[in-house]
Amino acid sequence: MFSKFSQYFTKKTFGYGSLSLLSLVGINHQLQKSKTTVYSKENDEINVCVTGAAGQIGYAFLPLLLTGQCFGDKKINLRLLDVPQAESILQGVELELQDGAYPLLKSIKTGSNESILFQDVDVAVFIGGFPRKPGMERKDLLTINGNIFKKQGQALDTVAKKTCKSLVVANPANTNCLILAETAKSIPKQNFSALTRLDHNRAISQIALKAGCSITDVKNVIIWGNHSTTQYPDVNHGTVLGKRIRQFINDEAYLNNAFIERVQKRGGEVLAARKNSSVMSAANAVKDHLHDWYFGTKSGEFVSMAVYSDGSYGVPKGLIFSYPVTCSNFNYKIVQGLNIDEFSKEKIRITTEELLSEKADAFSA
Ligand SMILES: NC(=O)C1=CN([C@@H]2O[C@H](COP(=O)(O)OP(=O)(O)OC[C@H]3O[C@@H](n4cnc5c(N)ncnc54)[C@H](O)[C@@H]3O)[C@@H](O)[C@H]2O)C=CC1
Ligand SMILES: O=C([O-])CC(=O)C(=O)O
Repeated sequence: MFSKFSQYFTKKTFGYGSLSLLSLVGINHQLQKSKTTVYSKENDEINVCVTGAAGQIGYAFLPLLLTGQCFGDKKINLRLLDVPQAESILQGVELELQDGAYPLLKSIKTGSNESILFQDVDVAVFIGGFPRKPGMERKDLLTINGNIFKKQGQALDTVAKKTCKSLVVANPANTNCLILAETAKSIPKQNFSALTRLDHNRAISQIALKAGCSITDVKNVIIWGNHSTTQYPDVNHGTVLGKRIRQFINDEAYLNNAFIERVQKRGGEVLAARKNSSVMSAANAVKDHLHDWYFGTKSGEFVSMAVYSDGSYGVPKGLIFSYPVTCSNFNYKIVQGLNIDEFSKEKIRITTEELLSEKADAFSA
């Protein structure tokens, strides 16, 4: 469907700050320099590309990014990618970013050519694609959005830094991420992730509501598998105020049924109510995902990220699968050694089957 969007518009590099001409020179210099610079946390700048930047989640996410909520006080060279038809909206977003006077915003580059916008990126956030509408499942977006990821994967492979970290948000997020990772072969698989943090946050919130405690009292829930209605929100390893969730809530019927279903179908609940899919909560989850990946998770705590499966917990290798992970220094580790009961094994099997089927569809063409 997006093949008709083949005519790219090119766009200026916008030097941001009081000396825009000097900034412009600085940006070009930075781009040249960055080709040979290996990214490290000590650099004081970071090149971040957001795709789908003219869309709803992009609009809600950019202020979080530019107020240091993902990468602290790093100055940001921001690249905003969208389709040519969105040029005027993207220009409007750029105007508002200028008006925001964000101290962390070093430069802005906008356009629809991924080969330009992905050049030397450190972080790419893939929001661009169609959102689902009432009556659709997320996997119905595979054909439309999957094609975008083949093309963007090729560009990422060619021009991004080999250290580039990618987060895929556009649905079906896991399989789009797999397409991206398999296409951008020169970038390590460890650098790719898809967003299940929204589901994770939903699970925490539902438990806090049920327990009558605050969000920060709830730790270590897990989302296993796909960002879809087959995902498995698992409370078996989590705590409320240091006590096992199952003990604290003491309602097996709720935890094994209504809780799971509520989290699995929460996207649909929001869609039915808003007539549009989740935006504010999605942008917040993107922020949380990037923040924890970059700065690290707290000691003894884990979060959920969909990452390249390595065989852990019997999941076949080569899927983008949501696992419990710990993070440090912009790296993650899948939490090992959790005891998985029969109920959970079956739930994990169901979501694995769905991801295998999506993978087969995505790579059958
Ligand atoms: N993983 C998750 O937890 C969630 C994922 N989503 C997904 O995020 C995606 C974006 O949602 P919204 O921002 O609400 O949609 P939106 O329609 O407001 O924005 C999407 C933007 O992507 C752009 N786009 C389309 N094709 C593109 C391409 N080839 N390159 C760059 N940009 C392109 C569109 O022009 C549009 O500006 C959807 O696929 C939605 O289903 C939404 C909520 C949660
Ligand atoms: O459900 C949708 O289409 C949007 C989404 O991914 C979510 O809210 O989790």
